[in-house]
Amino acid sequence: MKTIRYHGNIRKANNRADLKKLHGKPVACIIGAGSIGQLTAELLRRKGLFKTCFIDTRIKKEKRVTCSCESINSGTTYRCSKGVYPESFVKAADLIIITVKAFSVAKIIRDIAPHLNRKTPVILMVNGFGAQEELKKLTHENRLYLASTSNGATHKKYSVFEKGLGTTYVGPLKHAKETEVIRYFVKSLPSGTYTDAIYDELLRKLAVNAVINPVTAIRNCVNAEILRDPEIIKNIITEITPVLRKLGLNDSSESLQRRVETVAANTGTNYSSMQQDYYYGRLSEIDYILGILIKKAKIYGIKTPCIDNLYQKLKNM
Ligand SMILES: NC(=O)C1=CN([C@@H]2O[C@H](COP(=O)(O)OP(=O)(O)OC[C@H]3O[C@@H](n4cnc5c(N)ncnc54)[C@H](OP(=O)(O)O)[C@@H]3O)[C@@H](O)[C@H]2O)C=CC1
Ligand SMILES: CC(C)(CO)C(=O)C(=O)O
Repeated sequence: MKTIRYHGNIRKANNRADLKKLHGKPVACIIGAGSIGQLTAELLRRKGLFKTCFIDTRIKKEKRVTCSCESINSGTTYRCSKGVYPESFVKAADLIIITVKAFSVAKIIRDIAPHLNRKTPVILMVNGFGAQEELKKLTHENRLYLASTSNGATHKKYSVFEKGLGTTYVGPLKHAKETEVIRYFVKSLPSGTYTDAIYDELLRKLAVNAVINPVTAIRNCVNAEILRDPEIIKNIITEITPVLRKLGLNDSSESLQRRVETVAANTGTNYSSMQQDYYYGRLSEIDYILGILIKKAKIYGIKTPCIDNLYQKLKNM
């Protein structure tokens, strides 16, 4: 019998499996403790259905960190201590949620694959299009899910600032069913919704990100600022609607435009993830957002001068 510090508690147990039994709640491991990862951990804590921890595949030894989350509505800050574990810990997870940038997904999948319990559900919550293909490389296809969120957040180290709560859609990558643990997860998120048509939601979110992210990055502004320029919203949406139609989404450009405006208003004080990437000189998801739309448009022979121009501007920034 040894003493292990686990999710802030000192417990006596033979191993982590025993500890999980002692805990009673399913353990959700979040890979990517950035803005959305930390916000998701806090949202799960508020509902109380999961214990959460972070996984960092770049560390060799577990560590404890002090996390804080400033809530947008109450203005209060919640603080807690949380474990950050290396990749081998995924075998103890009841649910894995990947919240890294699209370009980090391939490496994460490679890192966790050898340690993964085939029964553990994995949810990929990233913006853009392309990274979803990587998830297919994990073998247990009937446990794979995609998520699309219009929550907004920023973070500094382990402090996260909630900047707006929207809807989070979760659905199967292919053949997965809505299991109990997935139901718990969906129930834990404000406006969480399970849908079998998750690809439609990803395409709608792609439209939102194709407007808000590049424009806020180029203008170095918060999301609400774009509402002062309805022309740019209209131009981008008009151009990408036929591309999205070819990809299987039949929404009108008016309804996509309304969606952009709603998300920009709901997350008005947020700096988009792409604005933050350019501001801090980090790699951005531009190729998974505008890049993929331009590539698909070329294949279908659709001209896209407006987004070509935004893409070039961002590449030169
Ligand atoms: N921020 C927002 O408001 C929203 C973001 N999104 C989307 O959510 C996804 C995540 O975005 P966001 O949270 O902003 O991104 P962040 O960059 O804030 O977070 C990503 C985190 O992943 C970490 N990471 C990188 N490699 C590894 C690894 N090997 N193991 C564990 N962690 C790793 C990064 O660490 P480090 O910093 O040390 O490299 C970082 O903390 C993106 O696709 C984004 O577009 C969706 C809706 C809103
Ligand atoms: C919802 C939104 C626009 C929030 O800022 C986002 O998805 C992002 O920043 O990447």
